[in-house]
Amino acid sequence: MSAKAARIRGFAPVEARGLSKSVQVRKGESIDILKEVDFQASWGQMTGIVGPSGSGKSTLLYCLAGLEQATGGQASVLGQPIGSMSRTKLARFRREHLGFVFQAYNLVPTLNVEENIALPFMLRGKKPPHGEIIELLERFGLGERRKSDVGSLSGGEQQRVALARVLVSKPDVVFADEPTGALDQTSGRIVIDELHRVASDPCRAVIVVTHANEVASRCDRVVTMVDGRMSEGAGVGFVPVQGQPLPQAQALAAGRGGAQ
Ligand SMILES: Nc1ncnc2c1ncn2[C@@H]1O[C@H](COP(=O)(O)OP(=O)(O)OP(=O)(O)O)[C@@H](O)[C@H]1O
Repeated sequence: MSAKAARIRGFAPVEARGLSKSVQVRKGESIDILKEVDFQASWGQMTGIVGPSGSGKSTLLYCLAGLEQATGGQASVLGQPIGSMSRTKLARFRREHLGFVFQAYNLVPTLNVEENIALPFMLRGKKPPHGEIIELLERFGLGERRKSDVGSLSGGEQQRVALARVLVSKPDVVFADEPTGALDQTSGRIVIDELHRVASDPCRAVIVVTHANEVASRCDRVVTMVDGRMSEGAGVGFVPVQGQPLPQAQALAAGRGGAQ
């Protein structure tokens, strides 16, 4: 089902009900990383997931994107139960609908910038959309670096290439795990502007895990994880990012409007 059809039929882009994940750390001993998390993203919005280190943000994101298996509850993307798809169906579904921006850039060091971005198409035996790749690179301030080895780029430039590689496939839902974690201000702004641009499409959605106030403040809605749970009043309470509440969250808590 296309994103447009899913939207028309009333499905959320991403939804989780009672999502839990336990891992066995020693024989007879397991820890609960996610504890019955309910979550819903909205079409045309960038949803931020914030919270203290170790609270389960990345694990939640990975389970929502079908990169990790939850051990309880259910996650669905475009109305499809992502946790119970066969490996083949999941791989196809992710390829057709989802994009994931990892903290580590995961670029192929032996390929240049343009080749890295074209790689997903090459692997599928499809012709890469050269015009779009060049347009993306220009917008990302990398027009001059098209033919450069990715190893010669700064971390910020590499993250922009990684984002371009995700976006060139036009995924319906983009998941991003700390996409500005180690970036300089310029790269961070480009990355966030681009994610924002994706989320401004009413048939797409972005979910971003972040510690950065600058990122959280650009989100349409922010939810908070604390100790494996979605904290009380998620999205309307104070957000413990570097101890500072977000203006948007304060406004919502005070009933002064804002995106829900
Ligand atoms: N496979 C695993 N085995 C054991 N513990 C794990 C596993 N995966 C995650 N954890 C633990 O679960 C907790 C949540 O991890 P997660 O990476 O989701 O947190 P986070 O909120 O994203 O943290 P950070 O902000 O530091 O990236 C952490 O204490 C982590 O060590």
